[in-house]
Amino acid sequence: MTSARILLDFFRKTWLVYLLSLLLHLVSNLINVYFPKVLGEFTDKLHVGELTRSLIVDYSLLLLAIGVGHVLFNGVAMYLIMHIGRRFEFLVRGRLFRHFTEMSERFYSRNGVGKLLSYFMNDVTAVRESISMGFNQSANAAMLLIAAMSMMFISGIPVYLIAASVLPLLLIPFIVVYLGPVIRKRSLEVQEALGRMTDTAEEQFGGIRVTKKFAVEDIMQQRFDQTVERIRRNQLRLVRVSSFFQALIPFLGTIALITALAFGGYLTIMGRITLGNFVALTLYVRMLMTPLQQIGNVINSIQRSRASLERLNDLLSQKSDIVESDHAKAVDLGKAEIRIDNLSFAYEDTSHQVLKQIDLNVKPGQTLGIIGRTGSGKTTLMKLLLRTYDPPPGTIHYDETDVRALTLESLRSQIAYVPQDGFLFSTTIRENIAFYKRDADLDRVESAARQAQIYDNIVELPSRFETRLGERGLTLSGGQRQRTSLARGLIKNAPIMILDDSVSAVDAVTEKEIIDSIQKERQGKTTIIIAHRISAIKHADHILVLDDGVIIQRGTHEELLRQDGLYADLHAIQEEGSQHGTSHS
Ligand SMILES: Nc1ncnc2c1ncn2[C@@H]1O[C@H](COP(=O)(O)OP(=O)(O)OP(=O)(O)O)[C@@H](O)[C@H]1O
Repeated sequence: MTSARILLDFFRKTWLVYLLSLLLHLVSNLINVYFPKVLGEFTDKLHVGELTRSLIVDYSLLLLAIGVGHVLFNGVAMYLIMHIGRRFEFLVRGRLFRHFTEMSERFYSRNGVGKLLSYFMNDVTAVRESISMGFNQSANAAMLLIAAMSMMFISGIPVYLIAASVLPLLLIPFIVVYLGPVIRKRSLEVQEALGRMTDTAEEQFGGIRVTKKFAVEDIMQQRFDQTVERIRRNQLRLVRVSSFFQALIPFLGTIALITALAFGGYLTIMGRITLGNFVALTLYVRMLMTPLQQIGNVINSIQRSRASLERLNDLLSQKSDIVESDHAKAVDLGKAEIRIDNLSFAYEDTSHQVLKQIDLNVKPGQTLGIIGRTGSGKTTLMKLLLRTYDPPPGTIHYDETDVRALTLESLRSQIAYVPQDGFLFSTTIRENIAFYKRDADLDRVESAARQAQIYDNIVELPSRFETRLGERGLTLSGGQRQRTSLARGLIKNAPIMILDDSVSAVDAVTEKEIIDSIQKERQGKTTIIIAHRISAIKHADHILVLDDGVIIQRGTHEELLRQDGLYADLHAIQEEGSQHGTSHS
């Protein structure tokens, strides 16, 4: 979908409303341009002494009727378009959101939250202003121009006088063509700077607690000031050119008025036009000045919104790099063996291989433990199993099916992935746990909470499972958050479960209870546990030791202990630590 399509699709649905509004603008201005004509006739009557009291009343009532008619038609014409502009915002924001949900993790690691928010806020609003307020003002100005010119002809004002008075206004299109692209380019820079500011602000508010603990408010302030300063510089560059542009348009209006006064005044003295026509002419030119000034604003805002439309275009034309193949099929992962063959992987834009020649088989129902230094590639391996990133073709299979040939729905609905710092939403604990299945019974939620050893903590909260979490679950401690997120994974009861360092923030006793309950509950189902503590994985059927992307050891706990290697070293260190802990306590 391109940005042109956003508007095209929208206009295709709404063109009738636009047409109706245009007609109403025309009618409203046809009524409006009677005003100078009536005043001109009034002046002529006054001039030749034909004005009577009853005529004064008649003229006053006529002018009142013109005023009321103009306001009524103009009001409805504007309302229709403003209304439809809001609808545009609603539709495009919905479309953007849908698009965002389709994008892969790579997209989100490249685009900050602030930048994405600015699409929703600044860009959509900028386009909406053009197609609603912008349309109203330009339709009004164009219809007024047409109506006023026609009325001047009808009133008998000579064509050459009209042409001379309106001529300066004809320069406007040339100015627009010349300055428009400059304004658009500078607007784009402003929008991008605004996006960066939202990004920085989002990050800084998110990390405000860290900032405060480290007492580095000044450094953060400086960083933010730099971002804001960039916006100011870009905005000033825009303001310089757009102010010049906006001032130029009314200046041309003033030239037109001076021409009408000088040339029209001369022709009146010479008796070539009536005094009434002269008054009407100057009023018409005056009448055109405000809408023309508005056209200046509109053109500015159209240039700005074109920049926004380009940004939306770019965004919406980006496709997710994780695409389901046309022949993708659903596989029952409950019975599937996970097979990894000679898998090597490097993230885009880096030459460093995060995983090197990984070979692995996990039979259905087995528990696999993975341990390894931080940064050794454990999470990356899981991301590839979940196809958050695409592994090279032919390297990961579920039974005979390449992971890339599986439907994304079947893959992700059958794997419960519990990350280290599970994000909790600002809603109730119950909804956070039953995230996958919002209508799950309370019994199911409670049982998952028990398995994750978080039940006792939850029932102590004021509204138990209905307690609402503050922003990002801040009312829970790190360990409680982790266990709530674990309960969210457990309730899914998926054929494959991946615990990615999901019990790192709990004490050793609780960890043992969690692991025991997982072992019991997940009998016959495949479970992969990544941990830094051997105690969390020692019961696994098979254990891998990863180091710098390479499997350096594999086997059961007992087998690995018999080998001389990292596993035995880690075990010795951790045992020593726990004995120290026990002897101190
Ligand atoms: N999106 C990414 N783009 C580029 N490099 C990445 C990305 N994610 C991770 N890496 C790099 O890949 C390497 C492995 O990271 P990974 O998260 O898989 O390690 P890990 O073993 O899970 O570490 P930990 O135990 O600390 O969680 C690291 O060097 C990391 O910097």
